[in-house]
Amino acid sequence: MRKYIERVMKSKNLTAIEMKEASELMFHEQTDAEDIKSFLIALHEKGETAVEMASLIQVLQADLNLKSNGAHYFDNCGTGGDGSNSFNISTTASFTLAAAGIKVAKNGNRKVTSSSGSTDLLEELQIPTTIPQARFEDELHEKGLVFIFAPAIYPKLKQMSAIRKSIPTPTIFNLIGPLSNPLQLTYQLTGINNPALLHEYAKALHLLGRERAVVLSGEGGMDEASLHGTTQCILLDHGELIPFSITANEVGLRESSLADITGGTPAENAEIFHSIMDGIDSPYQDAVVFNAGIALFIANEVETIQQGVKKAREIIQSGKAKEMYEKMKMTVLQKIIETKKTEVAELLKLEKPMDQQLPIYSLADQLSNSEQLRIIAEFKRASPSKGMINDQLSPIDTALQYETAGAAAISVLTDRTYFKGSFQDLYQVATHVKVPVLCKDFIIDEVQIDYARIHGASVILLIVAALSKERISELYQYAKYKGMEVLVEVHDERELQIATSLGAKIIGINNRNLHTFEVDLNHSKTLMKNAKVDSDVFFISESGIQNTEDAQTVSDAGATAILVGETLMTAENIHKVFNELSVEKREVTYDKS
Ligand SMILES: O=P(O)(O)OC[C@@H](O)[C@@H](O)c1c[nH]c2ccccc12
Ligand SMILES: [Mg+2]
Repeated sequence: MRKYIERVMKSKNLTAIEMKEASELMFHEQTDAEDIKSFLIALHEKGETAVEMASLIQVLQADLNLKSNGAHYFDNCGTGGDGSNSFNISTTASFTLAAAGIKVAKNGNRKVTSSSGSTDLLEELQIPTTIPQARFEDELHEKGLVFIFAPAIYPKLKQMSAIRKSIPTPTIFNLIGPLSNPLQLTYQLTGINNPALLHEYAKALHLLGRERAVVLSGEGGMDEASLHGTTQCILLDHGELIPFSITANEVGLRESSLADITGGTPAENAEIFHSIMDGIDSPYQDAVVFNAGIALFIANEVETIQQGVKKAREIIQSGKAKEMYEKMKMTVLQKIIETKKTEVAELLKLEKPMDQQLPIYSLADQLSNSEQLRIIAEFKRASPSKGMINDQLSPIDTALQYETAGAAAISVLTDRTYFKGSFQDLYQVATHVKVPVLCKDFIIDEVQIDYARIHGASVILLIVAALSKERISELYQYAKYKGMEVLVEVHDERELQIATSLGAKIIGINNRNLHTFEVDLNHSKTLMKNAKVDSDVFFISESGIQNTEDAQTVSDAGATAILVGETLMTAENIHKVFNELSVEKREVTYDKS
């Protein structure tokens, strides 16, 4: 490290090989923190070069295995740190770009100098920010837009934070954020807070393989094109660097001051975001269309920035940018899972309650050799799709009625936030009936399975749509090991495949899509009819079953049982509903005779 410090202090620029070695030393735990500090300060005083910035990035990305798959990705992340406290211009612009068909991989971070960073705003807007890296390209393919939380990609950078905090001036690490996109980009728009570095920055983008890019610095070092004064730019076009400057008036926009585009808290910026998406004319919208216009020009969607500005405005006014936002918003299932993660973290902190060894009853036994469609009756006070269903019923009384009516099992919703249930409900039911009780929850961790068992569950639910393939298999094995059975819930062909590859014997086909809440019995019917499963697999048709006709439909398609919640929770007479839904299994009796 010493030799590089000395070299840099003599104002010598480092070669790529030297900077790579220096970077590796910086990340090496045995390197003295004081040396790293001196190096970073000297590098900054000398002025960071393109080669130095790009080499540091290459070291950080050494294990990412970056390669182009032919798709053209775009990023419009800036350096931040410009002290302008503008609202989230580039984050808002990214929806407009994606709506234009550009594949936007937007890199971002939490607030550092502003009051709301890109990630803070996205959370407020209920857009997922924790998508795993392995999914980035699929997301871009499916939705056209993905948000990347940079610190999650580079654990090495965390080591640097203490050292960086001890240095009063910015360092190379304050510059490289926008260079650190973990995908191989074709296009990039990036704003930097230091106009003196425009040239080096554009060169760094070239070294990192960008085909076309604009690096700009707005009036006063703003990291976006500014509506007041002049914005300095460099266009990188296939290796060529073309400097130019631009003003709002030149692209057909009126001037506005910095005060007109100031942001605030994440909630305040979300309000600004919505007003832009709703097409309300304002300096906020101008700032977005200015920057989006430049981006459209970079990606060859238009021939001039003026045209880009016009097109960006149209995309917003037509509601297409807003549609893109709606598409990106978390589905109900994703939201529930996010809440579950915090609940599980809480559960893990608690001392586990005593295991009372409540008996286990087999659901598979219940389902064997029945001439009639069986019913798994559910205790469900509320749901995200229906709101409050019935909060007047006692879990014990209801469960006892379900049992005497002939339920094959009783399902108890234990999720509190969205379904108003609890483990206490589960325990009360399990200690009063002699049929299997299903813990109905969004299980993502072993600890929930422990709690389900302690509170008397014989069966747990695992939802394929909510889990990775690896995780579902681990949780499945864990429940088995605890002596419980598992109802594996699927919604489509792909999920069914995962369930069968687990060796699941009880498969729930949910008629309700947990992402959209749509209920479709026909969809399930086709899925069951075409399924290739072992003869000892039981299908349970779940959700939306209201009458004899529904029951007969799914029975004919191959269901052994139905899982019924709302219809029972709102029934005047539970026995009557049981009679209506316990239809004969026509096909099965037919085949056997
Ligand atoms: O009330 P319904 O439409 O009869 O649905 C019952 C049950 O299928 C539904 O509650 C359900 C099926 N899968 C789930 C997963 C989690 C929570 C709830 C569910
Ligand atoms: Mg920005």
